[in-house]
Amino acid sequence: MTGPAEDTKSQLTLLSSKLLHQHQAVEAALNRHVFVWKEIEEKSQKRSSGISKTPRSHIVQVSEIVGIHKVENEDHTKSKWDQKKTLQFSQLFPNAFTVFYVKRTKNHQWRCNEATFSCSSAELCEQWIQVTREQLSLLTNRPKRLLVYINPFGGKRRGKRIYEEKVAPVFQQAGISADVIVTERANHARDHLTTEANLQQYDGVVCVGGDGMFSEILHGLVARTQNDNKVDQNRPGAELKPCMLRIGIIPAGSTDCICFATVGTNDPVTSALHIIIGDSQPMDVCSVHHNDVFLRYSVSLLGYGFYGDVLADSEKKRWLGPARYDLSGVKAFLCHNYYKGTVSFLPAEDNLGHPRDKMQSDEETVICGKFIAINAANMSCACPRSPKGLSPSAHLADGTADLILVRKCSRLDFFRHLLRHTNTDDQFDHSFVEVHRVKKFHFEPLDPQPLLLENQSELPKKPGFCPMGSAQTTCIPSAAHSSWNCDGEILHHAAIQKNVILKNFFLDDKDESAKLSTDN
Ligand SMILES: CCCCCCCCCCCCC/C=C/[C@@H](O)[C@H](COP(=O)(O)O)NC(=O)CCCCC
Ligand SMILES: Nc1ncnc2c1ncn2[C@@H]1O[C@H](COP(=O)(O)OP(=O)(O)O)[C@@H](O)[C@H]1O
Ligand SMILES: [Ca+2]
Repeated sequence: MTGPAEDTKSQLTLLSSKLLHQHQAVEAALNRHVFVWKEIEEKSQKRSSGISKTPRSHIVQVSEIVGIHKVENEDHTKSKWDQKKTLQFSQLFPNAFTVFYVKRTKNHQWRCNEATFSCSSAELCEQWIQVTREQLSLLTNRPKRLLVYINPFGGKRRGKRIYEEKVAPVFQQAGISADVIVTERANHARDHLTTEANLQQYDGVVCVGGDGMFSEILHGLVARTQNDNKVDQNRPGAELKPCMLRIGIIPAGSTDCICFATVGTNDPVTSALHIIIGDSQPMDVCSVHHNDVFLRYSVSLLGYGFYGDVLADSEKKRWLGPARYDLSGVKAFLCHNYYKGTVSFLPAEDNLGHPRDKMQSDEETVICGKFIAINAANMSCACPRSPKGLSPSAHLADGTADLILVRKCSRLDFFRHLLRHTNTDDQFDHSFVEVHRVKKFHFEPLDPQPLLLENQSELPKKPGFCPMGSAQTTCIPSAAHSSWNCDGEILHHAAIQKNVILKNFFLDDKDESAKLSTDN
């Protein structure tokens, strides 16, 4: 909150002068919050044309200024054609500066716009640059030094190019320095963060990849913070220490649901701009355990049955890129497997804003049945395939997850349910679907699962073990158990407990960078 004195101070004009913008005289002014420029209608112009036009004015929030730079004779970052234009311009107007700023376009997409102004003297030009930079340096939530991890094999394998062509140039305009590591193997980023990286030199970590890559970085940062503070994250009930670094996501994976659900779009430039201006968005992180042994953290979807089967099959088709999910999705749909088991959960106390829960109490609720899918959504899980997500009203950072139970139903009914994820119809409005807002849940398959070895990548295929379901004879042979899809990574332990443990994990506002707050 600011008082009247503070308000007046913040509205004080820091700099104001007559400048030239696009061959038009403008009155430009800067205060602590905004940079404005307004066309000046010259009297002679008005008289000669006889028409009085309303002078146009522009306003840019200081918090959304990416950077300000002098127009130089040479700019090697530009194309040959642009370099020639810049040279001509700087010869005509030697004392010019360019302001780069955020421009909101449609569908939550942001672009970096630029406006160039010519000054009457070199001193005035320097003054504009210096005063504006001083204001930007007061914005303490902005990162200056970033550690960037690129997964070169995520999504369509374009991570490196996306970073170099779309992100690095905007970071440079913002004066951000970045140390870039292109990963060489799975878990490279996680291990580097856990044991090697000198985190003190950075203001944030950037992940270029999909949800799997985000998950690696999250695991690395959480593990490193616990190690540094001598906390054993594997100890049941361990009180975790919050991480001091935020994570920014540049979407370059296959689903990128963590980015889409928080920013509203999967667009690398939009994400880069959110990171630059220091946006942050808290989010929940759940811990997943098997027999009280910690397995993984989850931030988006933890899904058993349908989404577990889709993922397990899709991993064999990685060469197809993101299209692997479509093929495996059709396959899992045709298989129409269901799994018997018991789900127990602790409902969230505050049920405000929840669309369908009827029976809420503080006691544990137990549901036995045959399930096609058991999905726990920590966030909406919106993505381009499902723009409103698995659970459209799931909240970010409220310490709860939405538990969606899809019971055994006909193929046609399941198809109707799936289809509703792609349109505006309510996907929960089916007799075989229920949704609960929960603080924790537990799943126990009906038949005990054979003992799994650590890091086992394939389920043991026992003769006579086949999925229950109408298509079992024509379907891929698998086990009576599905596996868990944990943010796109496979967990083979069927029985799990999940706790929403860390309440305030930050991801950039309507978007990306993440950190743990001190009050989880
Ligand atoms: C008849 C039309 C049916 C269309 C059904 C669409 C339903 C889509 C729901 C999507 C939920 C996505 C939840 C996101 C999970 C991601 O964390 C995970 C990993 O992401 P990434 O590492 O970036 O690849 N993605 C998936 O598990 C893919 C699920 C695709 C299911 C078709
Ligand atoms: N250099 C690498 N080589 C192989 N796998 C990697 C590499 N870097 C990261 N990974 C792993 O790739 C997997 C998929 O990454 P992700 O970014 O989620 O892409 P996608 O969205 O396409 O699944 C993750 O499990 C991650 O740990
Ligand atoms: Ca993945």
